[in-house]
Amino acid sequence: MANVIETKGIKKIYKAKGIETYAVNGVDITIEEGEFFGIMGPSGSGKTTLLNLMSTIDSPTEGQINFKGMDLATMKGKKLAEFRRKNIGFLFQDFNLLNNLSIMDNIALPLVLAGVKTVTVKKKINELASFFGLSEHLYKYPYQLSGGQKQRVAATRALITKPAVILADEPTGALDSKSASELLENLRKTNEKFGSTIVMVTHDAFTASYCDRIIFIQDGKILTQLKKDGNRKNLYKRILDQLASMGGINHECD
Ligand SMILES: Nc1ncnc2c1ncn2[C@@H]1O[C@H](COP(=O)(O)OP(=O)(O)OP(=O)(O)O)[C@@H](O)[C@H]1O
Repeated sequence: MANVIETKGIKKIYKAKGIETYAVNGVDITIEEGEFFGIMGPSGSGKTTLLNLMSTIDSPTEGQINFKGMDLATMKGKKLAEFRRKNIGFLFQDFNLLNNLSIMDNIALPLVLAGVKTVTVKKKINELASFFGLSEHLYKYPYQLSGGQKQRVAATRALITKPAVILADEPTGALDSKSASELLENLRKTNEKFGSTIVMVTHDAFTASYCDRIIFIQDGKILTQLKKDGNRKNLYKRILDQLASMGGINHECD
């Protein structure tokens, strides 16, 4: 499998009032095409900063990030924005849907921005909406949907351009456990059916148990990693053990 994201010795140092914070402190990661990759760690350990560096939203103070073999530091401004639009789909805890647009128009947005023809847009949306169980909701507005449905809309929008990577920051954070399971099942199926690479930050062991591989970070450094070996429940238990050894809190098992 080809590497999609490769980080080499990346650091992100924030400076405020003479104090330096090493939010990310020397991280080397290689994420392969088609991986469902998780990032876990305590609050303030650098998870979001690391995701923002991979997503080109932020740039490292030191080190190199290659995305599909391209050094991100060589791209700036419009070129970088276009690269991001073509290659990365985003999924956030709070859905980030536009309330005054229908579900259809929310999902269409990345395709419209890319100049795709209306007929093609509709065809693509109908296919993916059916996959995510959203066909009957396309002409509704976000306020008419539940949190779980809204997050499935956000996932459909993130996937509609077939990006190289989906970056998800706490995608189940605002969902009840049933909606969280539904979303994760959908992400898992997307990963298996379309070979989508997914990088997901989460503090939740159940959510992380859907990943193929999880890194645990502490103080901006990789402490260890776990790989799926057997079924999801087995991984879930190993994640809980790892969190416990890091002083974490146990979460409910399904
Ligand atoms: N813009 C910033 N300026 C200064 N310090 C920052 C900035 N962003 C993050 N930090 C600091 O960097 C460290 C890592 O933050 P980050 O948000 O990446 O952690 P996290 O693991 O995602 O935390 P959480 O789980 O609470 O969201 C923290 O100490 C945080 O206070």
